[in-house]
Amino acid sequence: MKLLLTGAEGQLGFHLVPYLARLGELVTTSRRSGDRPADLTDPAALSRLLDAVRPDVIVNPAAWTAVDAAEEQPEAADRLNRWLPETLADWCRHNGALLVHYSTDYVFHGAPGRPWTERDVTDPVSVYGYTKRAGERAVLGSGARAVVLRTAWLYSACPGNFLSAILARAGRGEGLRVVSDQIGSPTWAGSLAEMTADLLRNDLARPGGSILHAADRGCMSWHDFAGMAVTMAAERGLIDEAVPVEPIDSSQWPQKAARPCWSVLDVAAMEAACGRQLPTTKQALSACLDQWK
Ligand SMILES: NC(=O)C1=CN([C@@H]2O[C@H](COP(=O)(O)OP(=O)(O)OC[C@H]3O[C@@H](n4cnc5c(N)ncnc54)[C@H](OP(=O)(O)O)[C@@H]3O)[C@@H](O)[C@H]2O)C=CC1
Ligand SMILES: Cc1cn([C@H]2C[C@H](O)[C@@H](COP(=O)(O)OP(=O)(O)O[C@H]3O[C@@H](C)C(=O)[C@@H](O)[C@H]3O)O2)c(=O)[nH]c1=O
Repeated sequence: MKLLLTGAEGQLGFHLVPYLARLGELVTTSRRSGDRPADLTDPAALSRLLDAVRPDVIVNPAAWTAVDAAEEQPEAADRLNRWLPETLADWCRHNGALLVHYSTDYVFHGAPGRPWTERDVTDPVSVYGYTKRAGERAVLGSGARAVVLRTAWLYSACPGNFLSAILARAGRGEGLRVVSDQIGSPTWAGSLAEMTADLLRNDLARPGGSILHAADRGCMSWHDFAGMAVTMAAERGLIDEAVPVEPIDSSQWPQKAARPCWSVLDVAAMEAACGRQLPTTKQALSACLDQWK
C-alpha cells in the first residue's frame, strides 16, 4: 500500500509519520520539505504530485489553522480548507484511492447540554469554522471512499499550539490568564495519529464517505486544561513551579475570530470503530509530557 501524507511538518503530520510508515510505503509532502515538497494550493503542482506518487491512500492534515488570520484572509483559508480536500477527493474518486481528511470542533457552537455527535447540525462562528465545514461537505459529497475525522483542541510537544504557548510562559515563571467559558475536548496529536492508524488497519472507510469524531475523552475549559498542564509539568520538573492560572471570560481575551463556547465531541462511534476505549485528557497529556524536551 502506498500512502501520501500532506502537512507532514505540522503537529499532526509529525505524529502520523511513524504510524503510517508501518502501514506501507510512505511519501511525505510539505510546502518546503518532505519527500516531495509542493505548494498544495497550486493546481499544477498538486496534479504533478498526485500523478507522480499515485497513492492508494491520501492522509490530509494540511490545512489553514490560523483561526484569527482566517478572518482577514478568507480566500486563502478556503483554498486550503475547502478547495484542497475537494480536489484530493475528486482525484481519489477517479483513481479508486482512499482519502483520510481532518476537520474541527469549530464547526459547532452553542451548548446542547451534551457532547456533539456526528449527526448534529453544524453552526460555525468563524471563517476558519466555515471553511472547514465546506471541506467536510466537499469530501463527503464527492462520492470518493473517504473518512473525515473531526478532532478538537490539538496539542503536542511541537511549538505553535496552546499547550506549548502556556508552558513556555509558565517556564519563565509568568502567571497565566486563561478563558474558562469555552469548553471542549483537548486532544493530543499522538492520540489522533494512533486512531488514524487503527482506522486504516481496520479498513473502515466506506464508499461515499463517513464522518467520525476523533478526540481524547475529555470535557473541560481551556482554563482547566492549562491548570492540569501546569500542575503535571511542574510534577515532572519540566517547569520550576506551578504558576497561578487565573480564570477569565472570553471578553477579557479579545480575538478577531469568535470561538465556540461548547465544542465537546462525543467519541462513542470512534471507540466502537477502534474497538478500544480512547485515552482520557489526563492520560494523553501525560503521554505528551513524557515526550517533552
Ligand atoms: N491545531 C488544532 O488545534 C486543530 C486542528 N484540526 C485540524 O487537524 C488538521 C491538522 O492540524 P495541525 O497538524 O494542528 O496543523 P498545522 O498547522 O500544525 O499543520 C498544517 C500543515 O499544513 C501545511 N500547509 C499549509 N499550507 C500549505 C500549502 N500551501 N501547501 C502545502 N502544505 C501546506 C503546513 O506546511 P508547512 O509546515 O510547510 O507550512 C503544515 O505542515 C487540520 O485539518 C486542522 O484543521 C482540528 C482541530 C484542532
Ligand atoms: C494562549 C492563551 C489562549 N487563551 C484563549 C484564547 C482562545 O480563546 C483559547 C484557545 O487559544 P488559541 O487561540 O491558542 O487556540 P485556537 O487557535 O482557538 O485553537 C483552535 O485551533 C484550531 C486550528 C482548531 O481547530 C480548534 O480545535 C482549536 O484547537 O484560549 C487564553 O485565554 N490565555 C492564553 O494564555
